[in-house]
Amino acid sequence: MDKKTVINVLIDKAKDARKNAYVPYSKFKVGAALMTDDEKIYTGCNIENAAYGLCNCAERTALFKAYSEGEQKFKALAVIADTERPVSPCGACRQVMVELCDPEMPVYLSNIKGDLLETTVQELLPIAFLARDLHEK
Ligand SMILES: O=c1ccn([C@H]2C[C@H](O)[C@@H](CO)O2)c(=O)[nH]1
Ligand SMILES: [Zn+2]
Repeated sequence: MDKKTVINVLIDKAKDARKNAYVPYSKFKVGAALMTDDEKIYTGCNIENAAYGLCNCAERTALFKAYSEGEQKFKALAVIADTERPVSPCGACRQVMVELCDPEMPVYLSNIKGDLLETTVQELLPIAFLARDLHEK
């Protein structure tokens, strides 16, 4: 699949997944779609909770779904919401991306009106705290 197709397919899937968002508190629906190296797609939406701190973002839902199914190699992630600028992932999701994805993996940020911002995991979280920092002196 060429890059343009990957982007279009992922944004379409993210848009579909966004419909499943459970957002009684923020009313802010987000969808995500993650493609594995062998081009399988895992989607996610945000799922909130009356205990607000338990809210899970769309990006982490997709990443955790995929990883829990045994996937470890990811090609790209797309995220969509009804925002003025392309939706920007929160810090928690950026840290999870750094842990589970290649630093160079493309992340496509979009919105319902069709804007697209192409970035990467390392651009989203430079100078990240990494597993190796736990051990290196
Ligand atoms: O990139 C983002 C930004 C926010 N949210 C969710 C978290 C919460 O449910 C709601 C408002 O912050 O949107 C996501 O899922 N992804
Ligand atoms: Zn998040």
